Amino acid sequence: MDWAERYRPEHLADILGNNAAVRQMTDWARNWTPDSRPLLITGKPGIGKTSAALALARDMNWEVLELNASDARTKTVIERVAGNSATTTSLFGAERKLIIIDEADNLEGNADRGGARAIAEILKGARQPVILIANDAYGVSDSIRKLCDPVPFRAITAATLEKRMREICAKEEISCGSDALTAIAESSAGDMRSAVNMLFASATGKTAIAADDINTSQKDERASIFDLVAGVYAGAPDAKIQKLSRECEEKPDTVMQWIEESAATVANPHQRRGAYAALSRGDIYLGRTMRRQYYTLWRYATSLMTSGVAKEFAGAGFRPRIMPPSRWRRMGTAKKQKTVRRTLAAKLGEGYSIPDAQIQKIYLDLLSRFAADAPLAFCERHDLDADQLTILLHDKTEAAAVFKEAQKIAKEKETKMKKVSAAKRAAARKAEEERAAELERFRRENPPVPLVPQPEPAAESGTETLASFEEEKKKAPTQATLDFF
Ligand SMILES: Nc1ncnc2c1ncn2[C@@H]1O[C@H](COP(=O)(O)OP(=O)(O)OP(=O)(O)O)[C@@H](O)[C@H]1O
Repeated sequence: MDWAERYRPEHLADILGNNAAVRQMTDWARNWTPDSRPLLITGKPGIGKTSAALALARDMNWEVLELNASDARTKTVIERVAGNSATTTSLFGAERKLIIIDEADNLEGNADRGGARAIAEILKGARQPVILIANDAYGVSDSIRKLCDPVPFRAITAATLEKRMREICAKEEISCGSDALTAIAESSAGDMRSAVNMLFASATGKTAIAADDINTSQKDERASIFDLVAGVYAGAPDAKIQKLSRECEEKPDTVMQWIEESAATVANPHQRRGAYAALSRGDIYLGRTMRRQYYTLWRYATSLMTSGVAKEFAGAGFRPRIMPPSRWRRMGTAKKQKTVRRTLAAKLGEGYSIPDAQIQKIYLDLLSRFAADAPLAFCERHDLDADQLTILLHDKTEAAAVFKEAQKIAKEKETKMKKVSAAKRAAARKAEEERAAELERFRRENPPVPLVPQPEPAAESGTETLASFEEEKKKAPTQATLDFF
């Protein structure tokens, strides 16, 4: 096991730095009710976001369900896994189940509006605590961000990094010079995972580490697209831009879309024109790369779109608003439209016993007219939602109003049914109580007849005594036997 994993903090008290954030998490967990808002933990990689969420669950004795937003992309999977878990009780008897959704900023990046929407729905209806984790708050869709309480995590100070590494060295019985630890702490830039990994790589096969042994190749250099775009618009020097661009894992066409998105926010028209000119030249090279399948050209495309744009901002850079490309949002909308049409066809197909494909190809116009004639009845009959109704009515506002009315009627019906069944239950309970009272009264008025024959009352027999009655009783079986024969 690598040291980063071996020395993952188990309890919140073991998380180094970020004291305010840790306190906020503890308070949230202690006072958690189903009405509490989810937490959105943000911060750069390797500073303890995931560890803090896991440690919190351990401290609270909560079960954990970890989801990776980018793995479980489809709406269905996210809804099935987190939706159910969010509302069901624990299998193993722990009081709560903490749902951790990692990479929450990756949903928009994957143009997965369905996923973002599904998560927003889960957050609204969640009956269990939820923590979302993201590197950049801006990457998280607005609908999700609005529902959460932000918990920003900051980079860890070099002194804290050094302290932690010293503890690890003591446990691993390795001696490590202060200069070596300082060198690691400095090149880790506040990233604890990176520092621990570097220490591990440097210490492998040794019992002592000096500054010369430091192996910085293990540094977790995951420069994000945010660093690159920020560097470009800050007008960073060529060498830095090239370095960020090499470290960034996005493909050149994706990088281009990100840079282009921020170009629109450049206030100075000369700089804006220059940025678009560089981007368009980069685009030409991207096109050539694809047409000729000659990937050497990629590097020219990348240089033009990054260093080319950065040149416009040299000495006059600014911090742009970095946003995911809007075309992803548009693609997401188109994808959503398709899904709505498909689900509409499925509902109508079922209602009219016609294959879904034929509904889409042939009958949609005709059914639109039916819907326009009696929108409310149509909506109720086929159990449509506002999006599906919009396709039939071609009017979003009207569709929303009809859907709202249908929901109101459905709710009234449900309330009425609940009242009726409550009344029925009460009547049944009352009848049962009356039956029980009747039975009790009957029992009281008709006590059970004793099995043993009773003596004649003394007043009536006059001369008979209890002794003579006992005598009779003893004889009785004999007589019965004799009678029998
Ligand atoms: N604050 C911290 N205190 C102690 N150890 C830490 C801390 N932050 C990170 N570490 C170490 O780094 C490792 C990775 O931390 P963690 O997975 O929590 O980072 P993260 O912020 O969630 O990163 P990412 O965004 O990449 O998922 C841990 O296993 C632990 O060894």
